[in-house]
Amino acid sequence: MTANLIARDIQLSFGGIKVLQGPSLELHAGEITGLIGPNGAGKTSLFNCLTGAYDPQSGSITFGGEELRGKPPAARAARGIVRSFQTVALCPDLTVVENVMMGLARNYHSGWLNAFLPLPRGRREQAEMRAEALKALEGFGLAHVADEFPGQLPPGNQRLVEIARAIVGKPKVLLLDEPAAGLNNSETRDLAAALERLVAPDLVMVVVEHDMDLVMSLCDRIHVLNFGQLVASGTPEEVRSNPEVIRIYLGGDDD
Ligand SMILES: Nc1ncnc2c1ncn2[C@@H]1O[C@H](COP(=O)(O)OP(=O)(O)OP(=O)(O)O)[C@@H](O)[C@H]1O
Repeated sequence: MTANLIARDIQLSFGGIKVLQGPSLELHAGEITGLIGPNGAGKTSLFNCLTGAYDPQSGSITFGGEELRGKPPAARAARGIVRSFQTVALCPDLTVVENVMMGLARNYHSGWLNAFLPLPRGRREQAEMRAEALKALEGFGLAHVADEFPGQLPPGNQRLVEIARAIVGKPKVLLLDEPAAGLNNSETRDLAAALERLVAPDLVMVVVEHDMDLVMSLCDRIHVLNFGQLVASGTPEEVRSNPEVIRIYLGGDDD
């Protein structure tokens, strides 16, 4: 069964600052959706509302028809809503593969921590989790650095490891915040290919990204935010030729 993630009339303020002023958007399963807009437009804040890190003052957020507002971040994560962050956030004292294994926490009965305990079930689960994590790393051409520590990898590879951790648990909603930041051209191509392979009828994938070439080539549909408001939605071609978008964003200084 496919489930869409739908945000309606989201109002979010901090003190007197209106960060989100009523955007409504449908994020469809089976597609890659781009969320673009100038710096400070509210893209990350909208992600934070979807994951539960921020609680908007009003509006609704439903996933598969279920209202998520009022549900804490852990409850949303348990429903398969997963995100990556603008800045890489890997555990420096765990190996690359162990970092990716953390993304499997919700999939294993005895949990990620138990997998590291010297119990028969823990050992069995650890082997299974390691195999799954290695497969996810393989998707980014990184299986050969599985037993290194994040600090030993170039920044671009660290970011790909973080994305491998986000996808390894087979999320239902994958929110990627500037996944190509810091990647070189070849890493960006690997990333795009890996994301395209992930497209599935039951996965909502949303990418916040400033790399317009990547957004335009990767996404099926794009939403444009400016000053917390939705100013355009459509296919890459529609958005690219939208005069308002050209005025506020593509023709601006942000890229
Ligand atoms: N916790 C917070 N407290 C106060 N202001 C905040 C908070 N979180 C976000 N903001 C403000 O909300 C506005 C939107 O920020 P946000 O990070 O969502 O924009 P963005 O579109 O993701 O920008 P960028 O492309 O630069 O990452 C900014 O003015 C920011 O300072």
